[in-house]
Amino acid sequence: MISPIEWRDGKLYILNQLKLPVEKEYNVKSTVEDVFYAIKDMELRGAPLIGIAAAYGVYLAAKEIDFNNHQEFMKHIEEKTEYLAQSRPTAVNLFWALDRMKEKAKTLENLSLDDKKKSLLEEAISIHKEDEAINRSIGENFLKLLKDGMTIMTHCNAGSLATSKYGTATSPMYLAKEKGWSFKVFANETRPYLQGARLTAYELHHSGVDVTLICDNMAGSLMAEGKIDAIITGADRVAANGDTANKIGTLQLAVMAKHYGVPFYVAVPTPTIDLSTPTGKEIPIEERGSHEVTNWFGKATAPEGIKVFNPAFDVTPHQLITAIVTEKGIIYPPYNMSRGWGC
Ligand SMILES: CSC[C@H](O)[C@@H](O)C(=O)COP(=O)(O)O
Repeated sequence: MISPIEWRDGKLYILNQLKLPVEKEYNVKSTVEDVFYAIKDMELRGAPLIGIAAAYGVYLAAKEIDFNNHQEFMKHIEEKTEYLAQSRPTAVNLFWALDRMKEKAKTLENLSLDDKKKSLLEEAISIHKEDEAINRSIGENFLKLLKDGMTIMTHCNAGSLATSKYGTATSPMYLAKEKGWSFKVFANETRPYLQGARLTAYELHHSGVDVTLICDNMAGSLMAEGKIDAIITGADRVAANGDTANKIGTLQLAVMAKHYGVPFYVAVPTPTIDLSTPTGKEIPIEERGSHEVTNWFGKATAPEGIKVFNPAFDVTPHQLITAIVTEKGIIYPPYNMSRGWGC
């Protein structure tokens, strides 16, 4: 499995996903600004990975401090967490990780400056490591819903490249392979940014999973022909009522899945559940630049000056979701996320 982020020899390495699948290049990020732009410009992406990177970003911000006045220390941390929070709006894992780092910083009042920095690094490393364990548990829980020989469709990249390891939606695929099961996977290319083609197809193929790439508009015909046993996607934010924001195009898959009787599952680490957002209507949806729709590899694919609408995510209403699988267990409708997360 390809690792998208590494803390090694005192440095933060990030895989430049903008260059995949052609080139595998890791860049060192040394400042909080480096991390901000890596998230904003999508050098790294995917809800859990954005949270992990942001946590290291807070440590890098603390590293700049050369005084030990706790009030001033907290002021700096708060400024930098607010700054990092502006990098992308939809994936709640970003805000979750920033809050966790801020809460940790508050507890460090009586430590030396060096120990404060060390503790924040340890907290970022814990967030990173916990994510791996969470994803593995999501996969284990998912295998209770799936059977050897199934054909699964997935959308966007909720794979190892969007997390620390295993991915969320792809975790059952990797775990099934470990068990000797054979799944066939259809990965949707995921216009306009092609995360499905550039990332999901790349990482599954690289790991020896039987993956077939399709364009997004081919998904319906596969479902109509009865060729899909289940759809599994990730999520960028789950509201308290179970409405789920994920990569644009997820909603139409869920609608088609309902029509054709295909189970539609969402793989979710609990930090992606946002009880402070009551329904999907309140989830902020990022709108990205028109060039993602009108150009590819520097070539125009649409007339110059055309009007473009480019929302990066859509919200699937909870009524269309068969089950939400977390590291704690499986949640079935009716969804009330404040009641528990599948324990
Ligand atoms: C791994 S959880 C779900 C994901 O965050 C994913 O499917 C997704 O929508 C990623 O969007 P991106 O815009 O590439 O950050």
